[in-house]
Amino acid sequence: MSPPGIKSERAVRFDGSRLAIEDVSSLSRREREAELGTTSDFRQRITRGAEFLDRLLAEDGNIYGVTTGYGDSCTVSIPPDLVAELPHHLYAYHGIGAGRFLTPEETRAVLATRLASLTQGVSGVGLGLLTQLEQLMRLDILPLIPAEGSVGASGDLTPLSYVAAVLCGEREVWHRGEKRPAAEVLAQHGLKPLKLRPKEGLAIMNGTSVMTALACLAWERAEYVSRLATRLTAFNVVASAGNAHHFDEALFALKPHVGQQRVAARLRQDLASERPSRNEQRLQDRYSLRCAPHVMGVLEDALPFFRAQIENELNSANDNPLIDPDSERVLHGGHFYGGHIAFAMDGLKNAVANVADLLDRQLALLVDTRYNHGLPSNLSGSTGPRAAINHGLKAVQISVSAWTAEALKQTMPASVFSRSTECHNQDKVSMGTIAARDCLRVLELTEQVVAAMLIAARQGVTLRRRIAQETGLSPSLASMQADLEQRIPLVVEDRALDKELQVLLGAIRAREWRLYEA
Ligand SMILES: N[C@@H](Cc1ccc(O)cc1)C(=O)O
Repeated sequence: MSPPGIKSERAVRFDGSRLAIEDVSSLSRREREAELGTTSDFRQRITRGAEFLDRLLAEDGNIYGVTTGYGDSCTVSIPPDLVAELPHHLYAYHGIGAGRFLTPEETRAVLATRLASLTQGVSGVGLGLLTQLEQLMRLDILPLIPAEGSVGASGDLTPLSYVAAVLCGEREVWHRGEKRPAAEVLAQHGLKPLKLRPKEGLAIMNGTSVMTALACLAWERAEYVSRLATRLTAFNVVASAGNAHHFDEALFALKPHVGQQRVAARLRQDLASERPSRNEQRLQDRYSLRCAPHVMGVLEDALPFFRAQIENELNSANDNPLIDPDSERVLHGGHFYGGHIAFAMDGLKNAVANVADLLDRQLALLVDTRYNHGLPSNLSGSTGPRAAINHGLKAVQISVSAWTAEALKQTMPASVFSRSTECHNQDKVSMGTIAARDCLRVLELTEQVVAAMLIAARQGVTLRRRIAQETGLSPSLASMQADLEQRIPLVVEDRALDKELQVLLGAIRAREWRLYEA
């Protein structure tokens, strides 16, 4: 069954109909293709907006960002003969991004997210601009977008200036694995550089599309981390001879958090075997096992809430001013303010980092003979005289501690660091793009923890079976253990595990294990 939101057709249609996170993420992986709405209703609506704007201009209307300077400079009137040049100035002076470049996946998600906003049909842009954006996506011409320099209200002005510039044949792109001048690549495909119409610079840049695109990708990764962490917890209960009864259905019926109940149900499914594990010496496990549903349940319960916020932003008109082609009104406001995404990303990174910490605590118990109920120190697979020189997963645990600490350190909320900027026009801002970047970094570190835990789980279960042959595995754990045994040779003699870790990370990102799907 496809996750909710996944449509079966290959094209993702941009015509103002509602999009899901999965539409953006599948476009980011080039599994599907972007298609601009083709109906005459849609096209006429777009054209009406642009024509209304033209008429207003001809009638000497005073429109922010069209006949005025930008932001706090809105008190500056633009002489009519310079109005046409104004949009090009907007992306020119915002060419001050820095830091890493967004990855190709992230960049595709940004293009999709911006197109989703502009095709709401209230930005006053022409069909030419929408078509050029669609072409960038179809031909995979990816603006090089520096990740840093957005305060996340006034939208993602600076990073989106790189999209605007490329549409106009300026700055640089990634195309077929090469970094090249945008002008050259547009020419190669017979695309003419855009000449922006009045307001089109603002329409491209004055919105939340970078943070929202990153949020879509982060949400999907977090959702998979949640499933994997649940599976790993089940493995760790078995490996450490823990108690399956902590996840009892009647017990969880008494605490009605739906996501938490879902985690407990998944653990019950994974731990259901003819010989459910029960530690006779220790009736209650330590919290990292016993309270695992209470930690992962926070993430599970938060995910649907965050999905709603992210998808509302994705399906919003988030620039300013908005041009309503039906009522023929110009609406001046602040929809470029990314407060919801900022909050979602600050919250998501917190919930995900807590899962990394949970797994780190589980590993700390597994490698330590004082807590692991009979397993060898550091989960070493080596026996006999050679056991003395082998160190098992000692360094794996140290790395997991480092990655967890770094993930936890990233959880400082970004949204509370608003600062007044741009001559106090932007005196309260969201910092949503910083929150989204933090969240992706937390996910990267947490996925490393998860990859290491896959090694530990495979090792721990094998070693438990050495000492307790009767250890029963449920069908789901048995088949995943068999899969992991294929991927990860048992660690007996010390060896470098970094390459294996990278392969596992690739498998995590490709969602190679189907977990708890109906
Ligand atoms: N987001 C601002 C516009 C703006 C654009 C560019 C800037 O450099 C500054 C502000 C507004 O709509 O009010």
